[in-house]
Amino acid sequence: MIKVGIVGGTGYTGVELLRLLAVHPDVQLTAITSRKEDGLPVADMFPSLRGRVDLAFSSPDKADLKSCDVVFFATPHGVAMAQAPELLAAGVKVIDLAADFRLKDQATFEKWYKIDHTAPELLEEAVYGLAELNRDAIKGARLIANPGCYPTTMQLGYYPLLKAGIIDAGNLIADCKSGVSGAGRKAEIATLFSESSDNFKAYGVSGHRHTPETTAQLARFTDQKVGLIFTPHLVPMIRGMHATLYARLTKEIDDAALQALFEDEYKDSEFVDVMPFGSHPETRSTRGSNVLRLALHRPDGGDTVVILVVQDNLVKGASGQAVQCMNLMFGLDEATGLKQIALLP
Ligand SMILES: NC(=O)C1=CN([C@@H]2O[C@H](COP(=O)(O)OP(=O)(O)OC[C@H]3O[C@@H](n4cnc5c(N)ncnc54)[C@H](OP(=O)(O)O)[C@@H]3O)[C@@H](O)[C@H]2O)C=CC1
Ligand SMILES: CC(=O)N[C@@H](CCC(=O)OP(=O)(O)O)C(=O)O
Repeated sequence: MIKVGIVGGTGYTGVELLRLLAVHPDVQLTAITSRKEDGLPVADMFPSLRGRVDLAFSSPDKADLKSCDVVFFATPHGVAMAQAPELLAAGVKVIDLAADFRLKDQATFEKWYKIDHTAPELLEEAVYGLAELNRDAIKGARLIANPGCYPTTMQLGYYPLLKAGIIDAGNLIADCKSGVSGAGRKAEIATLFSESSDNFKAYGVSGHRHTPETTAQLARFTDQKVGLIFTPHLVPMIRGMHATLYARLTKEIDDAALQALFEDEYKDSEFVDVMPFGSHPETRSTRGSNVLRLALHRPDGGDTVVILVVQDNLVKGASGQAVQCMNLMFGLDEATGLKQIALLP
């Protein structure tokens, strides 16, 4: 059994990790932290876990994280970087759901996250946890930087086109929408029911920290300079993310060949579903599941490809793909414990 610790068990990605790991056949939950709920049985806070998780939260300073095989950080940016060096030195693997190790360039991290990096020596070693594009490196990793939710949709949507060298990488446009749980469980005016329900708005249009994360990763797959306009929106639903990605073709290719490009690329990726050409994937087809679905369009047969991508921000966009990484790091089948079908309706 893999002994697992979770730092930040009371937040949305934390409780999603608990939902997945409580029924994972190879996992023993060992420590779950909360600064505010020290001593409270986890199932008292989350009755959904009654009979499944019998641990209590413990404060991060009391939790015995060093006896774990792997520790997930489901915490705000800046927490994992403070504790990862000590855990790694003790032989514990670390999977950070925040952005502490996603950007290789320290100055870029500090510019976007407005905090000093306290473990820059680990930036080079950290492996970006997008299994579909980084599977082999993840298998041998000690430290995983789990991708952001929006960057997951943008990378898996653009990757086959970039790799094939058939689009203008300098003019990518991504119009993305997230459910409110993407903002986390902390109290914020923008996520109040009376502010976010029956409402629709863009945010971060002049610059969002997921742009540098996405462009840095996409640049690995093309010789062109990557240029991305990314516009996130908040939509009045709890879970779910929808990305509408645009790219201009620079080479002749017919629809069947475009479709084949994606189907070939993801044929061994259980969690990427390439739908028939011209489909309209819905967020609810991914709710609670680790599957990301995408579909290709070519309006009026012109030279613009539109890629529609949907996922559950808390599963494939966060906790599900973190578990996918854990499976790979411990030599398990990548899909172990992650076969849930989306909840409908
Ligand atoms: N929500 C989403 O869809 C996605 C989130 N992420 C990333 O995952 C991380 C967690 O997000 P999310 O679950 O939404 O956040 P939440 O705000 O819902 O939860 C944060 C958790 O961290 C704990 N925490 C806060 N500060 C500290 C600290 N200084 N030390 C230890 N624990 C702390 C909190 O518990 P307590 O205060 O009780 O200690 C809480 O359990 C974030 O970095 C986020 O950017 C990534 C992709 C998608
Ligand atoms: C709806 C909403 O607010 N979403 C968050 C992104 C989700 C996320 O947590 O991403 P990171 O891990 O990179 O912080 C945002 O735009 O800031």
